[in-house]
Amino acid sequence: MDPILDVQNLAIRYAGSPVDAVRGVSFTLGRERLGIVGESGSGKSTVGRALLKLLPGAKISADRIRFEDLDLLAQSEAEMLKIRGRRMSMILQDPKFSLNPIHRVGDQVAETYLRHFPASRTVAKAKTLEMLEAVKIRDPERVHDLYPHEISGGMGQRVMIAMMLLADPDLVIADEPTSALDVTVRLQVLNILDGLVRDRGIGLIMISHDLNLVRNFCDRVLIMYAGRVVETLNAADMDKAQHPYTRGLLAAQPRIGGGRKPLAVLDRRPEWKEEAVL
Ligand SMILES: Nc1ncnc2c1ncn2[C@@H]1O[C@H](COP(=O)(O)OP(=O)(O)OP(=O)(O)O)[C@@H](O)[C@H]1O
Repeated sequence: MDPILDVQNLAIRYAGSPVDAVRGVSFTLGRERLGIVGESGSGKSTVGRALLKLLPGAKISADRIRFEDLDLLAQSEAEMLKIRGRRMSMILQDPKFSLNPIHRVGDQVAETYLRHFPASRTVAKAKTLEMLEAVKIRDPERVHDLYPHEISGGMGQRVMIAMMLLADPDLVIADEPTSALDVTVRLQVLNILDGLVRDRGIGLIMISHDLNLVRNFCDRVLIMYAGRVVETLNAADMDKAQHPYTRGLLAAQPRIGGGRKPLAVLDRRPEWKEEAVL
């Protein structure tokens, strides 16, 4: 089957910066869960945003960024407006910043639906309630009428997922979607995302600094360091990692029952910025 997304040799440079924040990034994505992991500043979010062309002023270049039948590099901003939220969506870390505080939660979800489909308000509301139920919100009618400050972080993240689901996208980019949530709620949200990949056959890119989370949740993992992909691994083969940076990340992960030895300190070498092991 053709991949949903095919990225070859992606480079991104922020306006006014003398160096590329990201370079030489290549990967494909099928109907699977792909993790992008790396420490703060490694370029994970920059890659995610570049795919949606949400980096005003930055220079994005690549040999290829193909999303289904589209050459994303060639799409104008007007075309991207039709693609974003409809065919590819992004879920961000904290729903508080994505939901408008002065509108009811349900109205905001319905508004997203109306932006993409010609429908009456009644149909949009019915769709909204259906989607709130699909993300396992128990009392959708009640939640529909709440304001963002009246819902918890976990509930907010489900609302964001419901909002994204309405348009039935093929690609979802989730940027640290659970890092603002506590452990139990995090698992519930991950389960919902997992169900979406399975039931709807979407491709999911999960951006995270948490290697343990990504290795347990994703099918494949790209490890980024200083703007480059240093290694790509099947999540199940993580222990076979070759690159010293990945091995260092693995050694620095705390483990339950792992004894009381101090955690390894992560080694970083300038030459890793130059090479890329794919
Ligand atoms: N708006 C911007 N203007 C200039 N440089 C930026 C901008 N945003 C990010 N950068 C730089 O690009 C590099 C990659 O940042 P990015 O936010 O993609 O990393 P990240 O791996 O997602 O980190 P984090 O986990 O902290 O979000 C960093 O060196 C950062 O300083």
